[in-house]
Amino acid sequence: MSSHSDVPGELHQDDEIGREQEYVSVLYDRLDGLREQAARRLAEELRATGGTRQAQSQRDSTVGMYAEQVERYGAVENGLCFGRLDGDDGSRRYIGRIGIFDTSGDYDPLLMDWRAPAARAFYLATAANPQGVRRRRHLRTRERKVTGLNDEVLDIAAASPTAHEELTGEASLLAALNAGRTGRMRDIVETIQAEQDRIIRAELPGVMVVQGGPGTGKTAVALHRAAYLLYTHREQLSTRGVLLVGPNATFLRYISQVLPALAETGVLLRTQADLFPGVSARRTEPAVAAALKGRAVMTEVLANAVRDRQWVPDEPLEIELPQHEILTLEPEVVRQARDRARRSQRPHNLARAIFDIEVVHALAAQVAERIGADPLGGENLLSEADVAEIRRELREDPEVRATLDELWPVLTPQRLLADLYADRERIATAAPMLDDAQRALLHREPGGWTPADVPLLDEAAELLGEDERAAVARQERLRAMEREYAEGVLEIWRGSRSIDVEDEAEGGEILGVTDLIDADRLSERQEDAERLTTAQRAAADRRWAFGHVIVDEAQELSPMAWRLLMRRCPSRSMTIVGDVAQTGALSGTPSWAEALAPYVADRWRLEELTVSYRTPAEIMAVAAEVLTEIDPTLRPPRSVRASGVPPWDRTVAADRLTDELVAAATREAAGLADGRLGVIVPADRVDELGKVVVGALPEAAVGEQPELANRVVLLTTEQAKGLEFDSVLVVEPERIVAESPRGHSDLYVALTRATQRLGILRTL
Ligand SMILES: Nc1ncnc2c1ncn2[C@@H]1O[C@H](COP(=O)(O)OP(=O)(O)OP(=O)(O)O)[C@@H](O)[C@H]1O
Repeated sequence: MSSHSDVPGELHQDDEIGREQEYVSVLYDRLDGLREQAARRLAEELRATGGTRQAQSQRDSTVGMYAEQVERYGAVENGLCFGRLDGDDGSRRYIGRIGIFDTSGDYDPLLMDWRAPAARAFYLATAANPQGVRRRRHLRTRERKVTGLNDEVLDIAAASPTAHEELTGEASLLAALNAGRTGRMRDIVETIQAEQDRIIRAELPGVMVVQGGPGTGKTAVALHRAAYLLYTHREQLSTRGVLLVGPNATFLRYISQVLPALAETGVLLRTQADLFPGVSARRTEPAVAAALKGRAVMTEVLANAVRDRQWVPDEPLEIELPQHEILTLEPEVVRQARDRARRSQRPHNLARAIFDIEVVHALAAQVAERIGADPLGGENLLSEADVAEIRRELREDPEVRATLDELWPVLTPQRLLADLYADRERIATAAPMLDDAQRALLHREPGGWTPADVPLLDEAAELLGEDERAAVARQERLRAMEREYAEGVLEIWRGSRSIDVEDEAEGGEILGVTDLIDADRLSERQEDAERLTTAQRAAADRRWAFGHVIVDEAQELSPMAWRLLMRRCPSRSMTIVGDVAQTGALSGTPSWAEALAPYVADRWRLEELTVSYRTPAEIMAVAAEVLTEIDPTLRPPRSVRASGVPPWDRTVAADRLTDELVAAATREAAGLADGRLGVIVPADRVDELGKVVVGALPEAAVGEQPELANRVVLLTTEQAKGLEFDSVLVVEPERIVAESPRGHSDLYVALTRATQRLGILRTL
C-alpha cells in the first residue's frame, strides 16, 4: 500500500510548491517560445508566394503543420504539467500533456508526454509493484500557478491503512470526481487508473470491445485511447485518420473539449446522422420505424428496390427519331439487355453502360435493317462502319436517351430511397418479406432524412456505385471544406497575432497576413485537397477507409449501422465501447457477439471496466434494482466512493406533479455550488414539463440540443445518454419504463447520471 499525504507540514509544503512553481514557470516559458516560433513560421509561410507548383504545394502542407502546432501549444495551456515521478535511482521525471525538450543543452526531456512509455509508471506504479518509483507527485495548477501538491510514497512500510491499493493517486482522483460538473467533459489524464490505462494503451490492430457499467469511464477511456493511438502511431494514423462515433450531437458537444485539451485535434467526431457526406439527418421518426430500418433485412429490401428500377415494359415501346422514323423496342430485347447488365455484377449505375450497349445494338440493327436492306434480298448493304455510326447517333439521340433513362435510370442513393419511401407499390415490390404494418412504417413523403436513413443511404450507395455526379458532388464538398479550412488557418494566425505585433515593434514593417491573402485565395492556392487535414478529407468522402474507428455507446448501433461502420474501417482496427445493459434503441444490440459476428466472427477481444467513478454507492444501489429487472445475472459496477447523501424518492398525486417538480428543481438548483442539475423526464412529457421548469427557472435549458453549460438542463433519457450532472431528478420512472420495450434500460441510464445526488419523483 502507498502512503498518501499532502506533503507533511505546511511550511514544507509551501517550500515545495515554491520549488515546483519555478520548474513549472520554466516549462511555460518554453511553451511560449515554441508557440511563438510556430506562429512566426506560420506567418512567414502564409506570406510567401510564387515558386513552382511543387514549391507551393510543399508550402501549403507546411502551413498546415504550423497551424496545427500553434493550435496544439495553445490547447495545453491548462494543466500543462501535472505530475512528477521520483525514481529509486534519484531520477526525476515531470509528466504533462505534451513532451518538451531542453533544446539549449543535451535535448533532455523537461516534460514527458503522458503517453510516452516512460510515463506509464505514473499510472501503474503501486506500493506492491513500484516499478522503480519511489514517489509519485500530483501537481495542482490554476492557470500558470502551482496551487498544491499531493505525494504518494510507494513504500509498503509507510503505507496508510485507509488507502485503496487498487487506486492510483487516490486523493487526486477523488478530488476530480467530487469537483462540480461544468456541462463539458474533462480529460482524466492526471488520474487515469490502471484498468483504464491497459485499455488506452492496447495495441492498435483488431477489434477491442470495452464493456463497462455506467460511469466506469468508457467515454473517457475511448477519448484518451484516440489521443494515445495518434501519438504512438502518428505516421499511420495521420494519413488514414481516426473516426469517433457518438450517439447524438449533444453528446459530441459534451465531449468536444477533451481531445483538444490533450493537444489532439485530428479526430473526426461524428454521429450516425452525419456519416453520409452531404446529408445531415435531422428529421425525426417513431422509434419503431427507426428500429425496422436498422434491421439487416433492409439490405434485401434495398437490393430489391434497385432491381425494381431496372424496368422491363410489358408492351413494346415506340421511340420516335428525328425524321419521324419510329423504332420499336421489344420487351424481350430489354429483358436480355437487363439480364446481361445484371450478370456483370457491377453496381447499378456502372452496369448501365452495359445495358445501353445492348439496347442501342438492337435499335441500330433495326435501323440498319430498314435503310440497308438489299431490295434484291442479298446481304445488308451497310458496312460495319456505317452501323457503328448509326449506333453513335442513336446513343446521342434525346428520345433514345430518355427511353434508356426510364428503363435503367442512373440514381443517387437519395433518389432511390426517396422514391421508395414515397410509393406504397414500390415498397410492396421491394419488401415482400415484411408485413403490411411494417411496410406502412417505411412509407413517407420526401423532406429530409432521419438518422436511421443514413446507413440505408450508405447501403444504397454501395448498390448503385459511384457515377460521375457523385464524384462531382464530392469535389464540391471538398472545395467547401477547403474554404472552411483556409478560414481556420487565418483564425489560428489571428489568434497568434500578438506575437507578430511584437515583431513589428522590433522594427521591420510586417503586413498582416490577411492584408495579403483572404480565405478565398488561400483555398484556391491549391486545386486538389492535399492541404486539408485528414479528418476533413475523410469527412467529405464516403469511401474513406479510416486507420482506426472508435464507437461510443456502441450498444445503440443497429445491424445496418454496423455495416456502414465496417465499410469505413476495412482494416478492422476498432475500439468499441458501451454497455449492453444500457441499450435503449430498439434495433440496438443486446450482445456484442451477435453484433460483431458477421464481420469478424469471434476474432475480437473483450475488456471490462468494473469500477464506477461517477455514480456513488448510494445511487448505484438504487440503480442495481433496475438492473436486475433487465437481467438478473448482471451486476452493477462497484462504486469508487460513497457520497453520504441517500437518494430521495417521493410519490405525489398526478395533479401535483408540476408543482412538486418545480419545488424540487428549485431546491436542488439552489443547493448546487457550481455544479449542474439534470432533470430527466419521460419523452412524451418533455415539452410540457420543459415549459413548466423554464417558467420557474429561466436558466434551465431544454430542447433538441439543450445547452449543457446551463446550471439546469431538462432532457429525456435518450438525450441524457453518456452525460452526467452533480444532481439528478428522475421524473415519473414508471412512465419512462412504459415508454419503450427497453424501458428498464432507459431508467437504468437515467438513474446513473448523478455524481452526487439523486431524487426520484413518482406519481400515484
Ligand atoms: N480515472 C479517472 N479519473 C478521473 N475521473 C474519471 C476517471 N475515470 C472516469 N472518470 C470520470 O467518471 C465520469 C464517468 O466517465 P465516463 O462518462 O467516461 O463513463 P462511461 O462509462 O462512459 O459512462 P456511461 O456508460 O454512463 O456513459 C466522468 O466524469 C469521468 O471524467
